[in-house]
Amino acid sequence: MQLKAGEYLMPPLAVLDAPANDACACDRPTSAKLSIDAALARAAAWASPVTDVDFLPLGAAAGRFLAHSVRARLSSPAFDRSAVDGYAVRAGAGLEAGERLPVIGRIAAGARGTRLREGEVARIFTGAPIPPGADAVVMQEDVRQDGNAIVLARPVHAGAHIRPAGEDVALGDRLAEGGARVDARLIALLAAQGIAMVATRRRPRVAVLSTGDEVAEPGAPLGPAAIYDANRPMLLALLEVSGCETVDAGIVRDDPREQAQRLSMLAERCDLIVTSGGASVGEEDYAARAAHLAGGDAEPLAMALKPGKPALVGRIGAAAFLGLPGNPVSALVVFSLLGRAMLARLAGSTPSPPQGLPVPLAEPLSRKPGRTEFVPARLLRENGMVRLALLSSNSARLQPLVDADGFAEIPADVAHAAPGTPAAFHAFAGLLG
Ligand SMILES: Nc1nc2c(c(=O)[nH]1)N[C@H]1C(S)=C(S)[C@@H](COP(=O)(O)OP(=O)(O)OC[C@H]3O[C@@H](n4cnc5c(N)ncnc54)[C@H](O)[C@@H]3O)O[C@H]1N2
Ligand code: MOO
Repeated sequence: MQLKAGEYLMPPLAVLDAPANDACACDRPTSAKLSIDAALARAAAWASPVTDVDFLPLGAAAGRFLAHSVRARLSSPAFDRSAVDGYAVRAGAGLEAGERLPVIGRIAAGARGTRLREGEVARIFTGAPIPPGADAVVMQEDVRQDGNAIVLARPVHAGAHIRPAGEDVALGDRLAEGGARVDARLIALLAAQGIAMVATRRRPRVAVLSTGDEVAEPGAPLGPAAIYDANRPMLLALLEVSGCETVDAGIVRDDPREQAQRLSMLAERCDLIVTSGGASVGEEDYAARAAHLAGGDAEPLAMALKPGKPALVGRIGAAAFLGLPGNPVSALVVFSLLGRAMLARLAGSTPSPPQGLPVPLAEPLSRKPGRTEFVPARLLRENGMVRLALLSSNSARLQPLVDADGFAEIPADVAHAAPGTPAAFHAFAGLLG
């Protein structure tokens, strides 16, 4: 497929139905190149929602997921209030510029005013309740002081500068669904309702295990032909910010029995086990065998994805299992897709593919089609325009990831795209974390 400027590179918006949690070996897909949406659904099917509930003070609930939907117990605001510093007036059918109106009272935020009669006004401050008899507020910038009265500089209409009771939420409104992530916005909304404690799901307990004879612990001496473990620290950090309780399961050698033993132990106390390495087809790739030896299931997913073609999803005992490819960028991409889908399911919400935002490409694109590709990309800001520059990268290189602002997602069927073609951009940094 050849795209021109103005044509879209965005994948269609898709929400995956929460798959029935009855995945078994008999309904495994056999296709060698699975679509990303199909792979997400397969992955999610192996995970079960965490049902334990922690009842927490609101401040301790950040990063958790709501156990149930929450309804408004108050209309908010609970009373009509002023949006500005000024004067509460009775506008009725409207007041003309030049009208002179006596000031009969003063209402600060937290105080209550007395009833206004026709032609009277009260000094009022932002957030203070509108007194009975008033139906508008005039900004202080729109009046002239004249002794103990004001003179209107502009006409005034009923309703001006009033935040009416219930304009944010009405009593009984649904504030958030069960499974919603508790972030700063939701904390503010719940706090504004006077809610001090909230029912959240227990944080999913997720173990991260690195595999490979060549993989060494950062800080330890590095032998010949060895590499330091980059995947486990990366995944532990990702899981922490995703609201999980993490279990650092260390590094295990390329020995299927040793790996199986470690997996069995972890399965007893975790909701999800994430391994990296050994997910591919070589005879030194043991992740699937180890999962089977541990009495579990490991379904290989050959995805139409670059990087991150090989991955395993399954279950060991009561724990869901995700076997990531060893190359760090592949591990990151596969975790961002399949791992995220599994975490969504553990949190009791419906998994959906990550949604990128369209940003025009800075340069022409030419590549071999066939796999959806996630390419580290930088946002360039020039002449008030934002463009996306794709960085030279491969599945083993970490520096381009750190130099990038996010991933550009190139759909599987695209071979060429002209500069200016919008591509789906997935930012690494979210405003609210
Ligand atoms: N004949 C084929 N070979 C490979 C294929 C294929 O389809 N046919 N796929 C390639 C792709 S794509 C990937 S991705 C890798 C995936 O391999 P594995 O998941 O089996 O992972 P390993 O072989 O164990 O490791 C790959 C690479 O990553 C390094 N690694 C491993 N663990 C870590 C870690 N914790 N931190 C940093 N780096 C790590 C490892 O040393 C290897 O260099 O397979 C291709 N081969
Ligand atoms: O897909 Mo591999 O994950 O290309 O390096």
